[in-house]
Amino acid sequence: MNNTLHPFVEVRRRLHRIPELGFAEFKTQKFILEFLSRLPPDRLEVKTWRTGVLAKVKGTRPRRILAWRTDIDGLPIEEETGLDFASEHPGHMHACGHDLHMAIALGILHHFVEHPVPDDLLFLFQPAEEGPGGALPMLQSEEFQSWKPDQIFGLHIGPEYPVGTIATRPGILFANTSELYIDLIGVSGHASLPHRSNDMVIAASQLAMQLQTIISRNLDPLDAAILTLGKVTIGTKQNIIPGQARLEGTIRTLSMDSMEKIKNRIRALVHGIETGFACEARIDWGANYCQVENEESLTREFMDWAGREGKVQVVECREAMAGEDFGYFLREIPGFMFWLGVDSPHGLHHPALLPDEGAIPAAIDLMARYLTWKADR
Ligand SMILES: CC(=O)N[C@@H](CCC[C@H](N)C(=O)O)C(=O)O
Repeated sequence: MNNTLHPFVEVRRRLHRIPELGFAEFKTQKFILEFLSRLPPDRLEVKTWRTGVLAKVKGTRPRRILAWRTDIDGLPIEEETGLDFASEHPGHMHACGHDLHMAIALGILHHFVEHPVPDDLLFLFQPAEEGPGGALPMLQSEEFQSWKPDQIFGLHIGPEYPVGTIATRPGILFANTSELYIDLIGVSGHASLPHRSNDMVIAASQLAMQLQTIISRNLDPLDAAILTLGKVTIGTKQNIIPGQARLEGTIRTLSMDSMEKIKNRIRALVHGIETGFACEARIDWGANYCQVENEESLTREFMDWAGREGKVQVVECREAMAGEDFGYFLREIPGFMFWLGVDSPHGLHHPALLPDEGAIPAAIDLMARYLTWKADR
């Protein structure tokens, strides 16, 4: 039996051990730079931007630049996979597949350093996809603008699809997102003196319930949207009336218009809580990502090409309500993103996410063939 690991599965495992949060990807950046420094330098130009990396594989007759983007950050999740290459950073995990994304990007890059094509190929190792969002500032950076690509592509692992499947669609693939942070400030006091306090448990509970009426009562039912409160923080002890509450959540929509409608309703409801409970309220929208809008003709062309090649199963999927700051690149540069089947029993952001690593060589092979075909046309 051959126990040798595929080299980019090995790369994935090494990256899996060192997940880091957005804009703190110092070890990850060092790993990528060390990998690149071992490649023949004549075809490669490398720049860093904050904790990210931009690497250009020079083409043989460059007419244009084609870009491949990977995100590089991990999540604040305590890993529960039990893998022997599990995270060495307590409380942090690559639970959204960015370790696979990076290994695949390095594998594609490695292929083209050895087999250059006419076009220049730009590889973007983008920090902070999970927050606060690295795509927009990277896009606006001088480092990126001086190598601004003509077309851009990327993938995201899809736990629910089998290995050997890719899924995408022309048009919207990922939703618009906005984070949501609401602080309510009342007056704390002794549990026995409610009349001398201003209890934010009651105000926050009312607000949490009212917020859930926005999607069900104010939006067109055919216009998909989500408002999730993932964290509510109130109080310190059972016999103290808390004077502060914080509600944290996220909003997802398939149009900018419904995002604006939801935000306006949140403003109105929060204002109502302020008046009704005589408290102070502050809203912070945090990081906002625009929808991932796949360019119609390039996406169709890719799906048709992949279908004709016959090495993968191509699925035309529905939109996802997840967010991806890759949308900022696609707002300016034509391209697409697709889901790569990794057949995990647990989904994205789950502490036991277990992607099938067979997807790594399959994706490298797919994109090496696609970009070779593309760069020659
Ligand atoms: C693919 C994925 O899971 N993406 C994240 C990124 C969105 C983060 C954003 N800052 C937010 O929480 O609103 C997701 O949660 O969809």
